[in-house]
Amino acid sequence: MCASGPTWRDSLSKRIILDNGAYEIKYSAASELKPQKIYNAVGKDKKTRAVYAGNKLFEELENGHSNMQITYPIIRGLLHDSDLETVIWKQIFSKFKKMEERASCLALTLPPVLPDIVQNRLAEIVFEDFEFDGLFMSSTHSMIREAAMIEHPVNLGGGAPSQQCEYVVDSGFSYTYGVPFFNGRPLKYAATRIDVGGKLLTNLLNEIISYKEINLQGETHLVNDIKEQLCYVSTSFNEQLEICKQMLNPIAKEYVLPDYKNNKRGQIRDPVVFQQLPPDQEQINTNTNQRAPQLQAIKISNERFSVPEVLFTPQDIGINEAGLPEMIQQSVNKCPKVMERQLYQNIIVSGGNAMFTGFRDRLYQDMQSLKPDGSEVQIYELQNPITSAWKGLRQFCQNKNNFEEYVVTRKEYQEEGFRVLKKFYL
Ligand SMILES: Nc1ncnc2c1ncn2[C@@H]1O[C@H](COP(=O)(O)OP(=O)(O)OP(=O)(O)O)[C@@H](O)[C@H]1O
Repeated sequence: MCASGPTWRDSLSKRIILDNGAYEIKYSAASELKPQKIYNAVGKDKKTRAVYAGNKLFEELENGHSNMQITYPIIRGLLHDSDLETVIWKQIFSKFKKMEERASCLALTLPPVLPDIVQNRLAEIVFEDFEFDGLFMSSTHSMIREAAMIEHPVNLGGGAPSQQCEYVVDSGFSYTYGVPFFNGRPLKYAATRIDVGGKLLTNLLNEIISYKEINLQGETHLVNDIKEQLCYVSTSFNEQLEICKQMLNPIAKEYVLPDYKNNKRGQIRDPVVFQQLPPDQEQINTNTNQRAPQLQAIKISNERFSVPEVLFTPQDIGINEAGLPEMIQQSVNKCPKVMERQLYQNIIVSGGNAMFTGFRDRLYQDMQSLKPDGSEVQIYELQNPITSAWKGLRQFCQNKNNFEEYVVTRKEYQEEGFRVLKKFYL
């Protein structure tokens, strides 16, 4: 059966872009200017057993629905539960009113190194469950690189990255993955990853808060917000630790928990010294003598920088892996020596963890002692590290002259089977 009307070959609105992040899927049609986001998770209420998927789950969590068992279809970067992923993709595709899968093409990001079985399963879902007419697959890193090429990124030394050798770091939810590129091709044999990502950092912060302050197990959503609002990467770790020992510690902040009536989000404030008044349970600010409503607050001090520090020194919490700077060094060392200088000069960083204030500066600082003598380090940041892979994918789908050549059609898949997926050079 053939679709009538325009197809993905002539209409950008029929090229559907999906940056399939383990935390959030960023998606749109190639004709759209901004991506939409959907939480890539399913939650089950531990008491009622009610199930919430994608953004419905996100809404529930935002409204203070706790006690949920949350399951992610992607674990450690690999598709773990394809049925759950299908549930979430259904929500996405239902938003494109006139999409008609049989006339549309899906452009999808994947991790740079992936077992065939996972790639095959994804193609099966795309062609057999959803009946798309075309499929394009690429690694997140290739698309981040694509975005960096169009963006004129802000960088330490000025200029734009070379078009010949680049080193792309994606530090997202599940992991931190680095891939060197030569002439636009990823050198997979030199790709290196460490299993430290946003999920691990949030869980670590949760453990610390639950031990020191108040039990927030089962409130991961809240702890994630604390991390995103308050944590940063330090360029002087030991000095900052010393500052935290002072009586008047300028690093300490308080996160006032939301009451879900007046505030759906936690509020940040400087710590204030309160004096408890037992009878009416109100508090007096000793500085201003004013009454303040009693809201539960969590004090966060050195955790603000010691938690993201794990990206740089995972050994601190017993993870026997290199930190991000050494990961880059090890990976570059696997490449031909002639590429070395250019790779250090063209490090592109992306992914949610690159949103931490200080992330790029710290990486720049640590790379100084690892770079070969006489070479330079330049770190390029993307305008929006979270949506950069989506942006690169959109660029590719919109502007690649011969986009059709990069696509596997449903007909090809039916005739040749999984073998045809070898066409995708991730
Ligand atoms: N402002 C911020 N500061 C620090 N971390 C942030 C910020 N915003 C988002 N994050 C974190 O980034 C992570 C998500 O990043 P990203 O969207 O790159 O991952 P993903 O693409 O969904 O997952 P993956 O790369 O593992 O497939 C989450 O852990 C989130 O908490």
